[in-house]
Amino acid sequence: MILQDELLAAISWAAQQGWTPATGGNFSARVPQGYLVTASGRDKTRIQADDLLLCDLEGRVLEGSGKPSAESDLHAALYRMDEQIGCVLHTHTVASTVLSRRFPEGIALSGFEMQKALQGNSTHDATIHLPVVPNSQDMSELADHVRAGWPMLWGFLVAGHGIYAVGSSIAECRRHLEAIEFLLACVLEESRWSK
Ligand SMILES: CSCCC(=O)C(=O)COP(=O)(O)O
Ligand SMILES: [Zn+2]
Repeated sequence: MILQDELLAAISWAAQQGWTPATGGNFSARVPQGYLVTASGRDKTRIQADDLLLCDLEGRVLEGSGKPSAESDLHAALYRMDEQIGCVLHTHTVASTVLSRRFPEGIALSGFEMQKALQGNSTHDATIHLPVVPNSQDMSELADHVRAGWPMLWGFLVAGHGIYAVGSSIAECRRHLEAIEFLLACVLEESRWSK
């Protein structure tokens, strides 16, 4: 599958999960000239090729119409931060929004078999840390918070906002996004046990 189609398929998949309410979320993949990113304000359940813009690694639009995502500069910063990152998928889910507000210092995950879906993990019998960075409308401020917690191999949460998953390929990034969302849903469900 060509990369643009693979990115569009990933966006449609995320939207079908209900992870992009009210046009929330933005999505990108690295290409030789920079990265392809979703235009701002688009309904991700109806995403099409002309909803993608080509930007250079400074976030400047090279091709496409409309405005790039309001969070495009964060995608650019992530691609500049780590040349291994090939894809960035950002969603707004209930579990990530609620838990990132509840645990602004980050979320510890341990004992879940699903941890093995996150690159570099081969056992449930370990504690891994999912970082949470404070929300900001200033993408360079957000990027500074992310940089301070680097390396983030699979992604991070933005407080009260959502998940940013990263991966070396679109397929790996999809797996990371799905695993993070699953793990957060488990943590949210478990938090009801003590009530
Ligand atoms: C509608 S949710 C608020 C904006 C946001 O956080 C988001 O992910 C979508 O912004 P975009 O400019 O990429 O449409
Ligand atoms: Zn967002």
